[in-house]
Amino acid sequence: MNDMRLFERAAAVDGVKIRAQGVNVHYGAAHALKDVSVDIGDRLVTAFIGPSGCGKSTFLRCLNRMNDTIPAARVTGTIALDGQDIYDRRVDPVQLRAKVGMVFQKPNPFPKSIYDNVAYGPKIHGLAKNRAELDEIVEKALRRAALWTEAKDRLQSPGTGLSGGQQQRLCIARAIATEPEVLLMDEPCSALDPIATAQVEELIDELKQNYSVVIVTHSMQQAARVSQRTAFFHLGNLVEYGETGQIFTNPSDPRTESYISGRIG
Ligand SMILES: Nc1ncnc2c1ncn2[C@@H]1O[C@H](COP(=O)(O)OP(=O)(O)OP(=O)(O)O)[C@@H](O)[C@H]1O
Repeated sequence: MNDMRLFERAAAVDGVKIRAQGVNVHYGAAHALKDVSVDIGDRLVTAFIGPSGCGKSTFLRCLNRMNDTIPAARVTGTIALDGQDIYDRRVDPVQLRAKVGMVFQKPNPFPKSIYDNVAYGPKIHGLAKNRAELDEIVEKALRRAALWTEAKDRLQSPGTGLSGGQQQRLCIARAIATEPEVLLMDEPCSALDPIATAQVEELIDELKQNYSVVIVTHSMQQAARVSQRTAFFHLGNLVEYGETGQIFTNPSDPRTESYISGRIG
C-alpha cells in the first residue's frame, strides 16, 4: 500500500494536528528527551523555547523522523499526525517529510539552480503534470517566501549564489513547494537580518491560515510575536505548554518564569 494514503484520508482530529505521547530520545546512553507528551494544534504556530541543549531541536526532529538520520538516536513513544502513527513501519519517511516539511537554522540550498531547488520536491513527488505546472508551483512558492521579485530574473543561477537571507527564503520556498501540512522551523531567522526576519515572520503568519507551524526560537520576542502556543523545555523535560500569552505573562512553573525573565538560559 502507498504509505501516505494512510494520511491522505485523515484530517486533524479535534483541532490536534500532531499528538506526541511519552516521547523519549536517547543518543547512545544520553537521555536527551524525557517523556514528552504534547498536542500540536492545527492551523496554529507553536513555539518551542528553552535554554541551549534542553532538547528543542531533538523533539522537533522527532516530528518528521529526521532523527532516523542520526545513527545514535533512539526514539520511543508515539507520535501521530492526524491520528496516524508516523513511526508505523508502513510509513515512508521521505513521503512523511513532504507532509511535514523542515527549515533548518543554517540555510542549506542544494548545489542547483534557484528553480531546481524549489522544483526538486514537487518533481520527486509527482506534483506537476508538465513543465507549465511546475513553473507555476515554483513561482507560487517563491512568491509566498517573499523571494520572487529578487529571484525571477535569475531562476537558472545557483541557489548558493544568493545572500544568506535570500538562501533561507529559498529553503522556505523549497519546503512549502510540496504543500506540507506542517512546517517545522529550527531557528529559521538566526542567520537573518531584521528585514529578512520580519519577512519570514510575516510568512509564518500567513502559513498558519492553512498549515501548522512549529518554530524553535531563542528569541522570546519572536515567540511572543509569531506563536499562539508555547512549549518551554528544560533539561530534556517539557516543563510547561500553553497559550503563548499566558506562558509569557503568567507562567505556572518557576523554571519557566526564571527563563523568560532571563534568570536561566
Ligand atoms: N546528533 C547528536 N548526537 C548526540 N547528542 C546529541 C545530538 N544532537 C543533540 N544531542 C544532545 O542532546 C541534547 C539536546 O540537544 P538539542 O540540540 O535537541 O537541544 P536544543 O534545545 O535544540 O539546543 P540549542 O538551543 O542549543 O539548539 C544535548 O545534550 C545535545 O548535546
